Amino acid sequence: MIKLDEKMKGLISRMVPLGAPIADNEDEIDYSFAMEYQGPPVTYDLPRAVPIDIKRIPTASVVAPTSLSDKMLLPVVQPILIPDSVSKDQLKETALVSECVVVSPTSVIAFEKRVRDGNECGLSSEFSSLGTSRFSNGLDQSCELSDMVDSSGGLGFRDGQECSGELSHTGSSSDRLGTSNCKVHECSAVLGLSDGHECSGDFSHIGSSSGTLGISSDKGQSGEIRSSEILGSLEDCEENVDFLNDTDPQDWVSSELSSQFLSSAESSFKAEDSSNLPLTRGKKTAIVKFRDVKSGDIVHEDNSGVEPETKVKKGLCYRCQKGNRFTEKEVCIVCNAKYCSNCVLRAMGSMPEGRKCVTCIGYPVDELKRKGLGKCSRILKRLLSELEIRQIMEAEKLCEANQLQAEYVYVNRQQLSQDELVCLQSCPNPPTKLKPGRYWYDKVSGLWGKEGQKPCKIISPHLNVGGPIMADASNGNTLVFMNNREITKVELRMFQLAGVQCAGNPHFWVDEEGSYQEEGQKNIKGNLWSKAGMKLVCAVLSLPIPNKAANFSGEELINQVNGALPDYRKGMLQKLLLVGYNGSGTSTIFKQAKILYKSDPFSEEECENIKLTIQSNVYKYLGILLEGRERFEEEILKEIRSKRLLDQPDASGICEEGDNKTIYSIGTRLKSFSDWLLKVMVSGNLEAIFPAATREYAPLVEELWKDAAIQETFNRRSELQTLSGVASYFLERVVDISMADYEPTNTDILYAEGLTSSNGLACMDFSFPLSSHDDNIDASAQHEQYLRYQLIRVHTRGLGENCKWLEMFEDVGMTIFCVSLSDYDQFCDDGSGVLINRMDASRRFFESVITHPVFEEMDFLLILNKFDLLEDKIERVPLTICDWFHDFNPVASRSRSNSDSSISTGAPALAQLAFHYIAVKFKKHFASLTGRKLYVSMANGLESSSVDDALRYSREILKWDEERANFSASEYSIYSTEASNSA
Ligand SMILES: Nc1nc2c(ncn2[C@@H]2O[C@H](COP(=O)(O)OP(=O)(O)OP(=O)(O)O)[C@@H](O)[C@H]2O)c(=O)[nH]1
Ligand SMILES: [Ca+2]
Repeated sequence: MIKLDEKMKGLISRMVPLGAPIADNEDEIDYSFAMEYQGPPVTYDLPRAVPIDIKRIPTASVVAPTSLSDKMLLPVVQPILIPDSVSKDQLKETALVSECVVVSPTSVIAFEKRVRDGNECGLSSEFSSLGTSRFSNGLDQSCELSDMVDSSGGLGFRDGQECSGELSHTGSSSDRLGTSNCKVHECSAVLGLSDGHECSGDFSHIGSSSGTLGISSDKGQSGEIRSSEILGSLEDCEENVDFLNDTDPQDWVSSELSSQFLSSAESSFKAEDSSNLPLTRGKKTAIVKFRDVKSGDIVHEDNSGVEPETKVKKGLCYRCQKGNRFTEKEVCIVCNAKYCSNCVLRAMGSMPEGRKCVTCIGYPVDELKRKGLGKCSRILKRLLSELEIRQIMEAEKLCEANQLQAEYVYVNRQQLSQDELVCLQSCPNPPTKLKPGRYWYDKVSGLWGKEGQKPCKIISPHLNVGGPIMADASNGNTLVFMNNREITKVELRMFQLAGVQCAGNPHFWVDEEGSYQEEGQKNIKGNLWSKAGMKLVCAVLSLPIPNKAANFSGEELINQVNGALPDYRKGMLQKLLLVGYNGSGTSTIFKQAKILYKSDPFSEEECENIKLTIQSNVYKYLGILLEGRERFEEEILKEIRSKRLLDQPDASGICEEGDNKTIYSIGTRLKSFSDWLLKVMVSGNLEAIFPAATREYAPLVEELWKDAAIQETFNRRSELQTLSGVASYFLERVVDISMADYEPTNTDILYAEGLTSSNGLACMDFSFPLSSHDDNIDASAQHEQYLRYQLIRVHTRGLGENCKWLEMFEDVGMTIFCVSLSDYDQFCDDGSGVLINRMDASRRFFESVITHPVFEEMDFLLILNKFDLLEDKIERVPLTICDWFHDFNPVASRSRSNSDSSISTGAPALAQLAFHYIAVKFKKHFASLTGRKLYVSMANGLESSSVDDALRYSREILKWDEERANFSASEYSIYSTEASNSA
């Protein structure tokens, strides 16, 4: 047998009250330091080991060497370094210090604990696996757990060899005490073979007079012994079974030991305070839960504001003390301790409750981190397999210790009881992602929201939770009431957009179905949720609608996608707001997005409406042509007349035969059709008559289009101011389009004008499909295809004066602002009859959006659209025609960029230079007004790939943003919990 070393002696001396007296001359002990007790009978209960049934011990088989790939991560157990300042005496005192290792308590050997009652914990439980584990740190510290129980029934290490192995298993329990060294370890090595779940409980028993040995394990983890090699040692077990069998079941730990344990625990806390041992955790989370025997209450240090006790320098790994703030780190969801990728698995073990230091297992999560529960980080993705990640994330979300506690939830200003919380969470339609906080609940309609805020969900009605609703629950100031609550501005807006009469400060009663009536009136006025456009309005205003009504286009896809989504991604929706000055191309981009990202972009009903719109548009274009034809004809006739007056007989453009016939003349049949059409257009009834009349007039349309005079007019279309750019696209297909069986193609829809809804709102949910760029993506990147986005397009007129309705969009993640590059030489009415440059008008609108108070923190992506038109135009019309662009100097920039450019493919095109110039103009302007960075993307709204690129860019920005936020928030929160509260 191996000679006991200094450390072991230290251990033994601490164990005296339990085991046999130690021989007088300690030096003579060669082995077997725990001996049968032969002293006088003791008055207190002795701890007992309950026999185990050897047949029921499952053993882990030897891991086949081939299955251990090189990549597999084995936990490396590193000895704790002792600072030079620690003297040898101290060393003795703090025996074992150098061997204390911190490993997952669960990944190596797992026991299943069977707690019989509050005071006892037997060892009789099945050993899930038992054996020698070998840690791959080269030291080959072996551990034989069975050796820890001596035949005497006392405790001891029968075989003193490499006891560090045993200790390693207790890393959790000892670390829980917030110290990585000294005596606590000795005891806990023996006492606290604890697990992740009930550890605090075990300690509390130890604290109580009848102390119990807590050998426990991590539920459900026994099968998953990652990273350690288990060598079954059944024989070892058998050796020990005898004594286990003939030991009287008795408590294992005496009260004396308990008290000693406690006092050593205390002293070790003190030791930690003063000393600066390298492995001190640097956190107060040492939160030991001691159960107060009398009250049964859990007494523990408050971990709500966990702050590092020993301040770990910002950016350093809490374990190895290396790295800097840019080193990627994983954060403990309880205490905020951060570990680098080298240490995280050692510090967190097999993570039975998710990302917690092994010492934090069993403790409630830091509520600030609740929303991140179940969301895997990149660092873990790199270290663990997908299956492991899934299990860990699942546990992180679902394990009991991480669940919300009732006393933190208030509903209608009343603290919830556990029963109420259960009632709330188990109802058919519970609040999503309930967090600690104060909520209001309208039991009649089921509306649910945070105190002082608009509703965020409709949950099951009539639940018996919380108090009665307060009028000021949502802090509304509209004088309009709904079920005794004054509604918010956004809700009022919703009512207005849905056409509900809100004049005279009405008080509505709205039931769970959405039926509403005014107070004091008998009849039901209608149903809120079945009103046309309501779903869209609610989606856009981020107001809840009942689940069953939520099937507007897009929702199906979401559900579809949700089915394929990993749980933790469900329900996350990033909103993108798309705005721009009139005609900048926002609806084109919106349609493009629909076509790009939806398998079925337009419903049958939508297609029918689109068809009608296109058909009446085409008549409008025809009308404009006919108008132009008349004008051109008149011009020529005038010319002829004046030439005749001057007696010039062969004036051009006059056909030989007839007097008044020009190339712009049409026959009488077409003339009467033309007259009628123009009359209808002037009267403004075009929409009313068409496309009902389409079928009837289709043959005439064909005749008209083929007529030479019309074709002549069409050739001069650039002179027709009111004819839009896309008119020729449709006019060239006018014959097909005017047919009754015409079905618009996606391109038709894309080019079609006037498809926006009456309130100027459009909204779609989507996710970015994997693109061809994403060829070499790993599994984690594949998840991104399930991230959900919502694109909301609002027309400028939907924003009201001074963009007052922008505040409805406070929860969007990013605003995409669209500017037409071809606007620089165009003019428009500034609203008061004054003509202004359209680029200036666009810029003014841009200013009012970016400076809106609700967008203070908003990311902006500027899409400079219609690049194709800029290319067309810039050679003809100088950019400097727009005052704002007066200093555009393409020659200078061209030569400069040439000399800089490593690619000598010639000068960048003028349009390219203009784009860069305009982008910089906007960026500078943005920075001067907001102090932030503007992202810019170029686009051609009519080209799908270009819109795809721009929108994917917005996704990238959001992603960076999120990562940045995570990073800085976690860096920050170690030092200031308050600050992160308000963030
Ligand atoms: N050539 C070209 N035309 C575009 C581009 N983007 C949009 N258009 C056209 O420009 C016109 C205006 O685009 P819309 O998408 O309707 O613009 P909008 O922002 O919705 O305009 P409003 O509804 O007036 O606010 C349409 O005829 C589009 O077809 C583009 O990149 N290039
Ligand atoms: Ca942001």
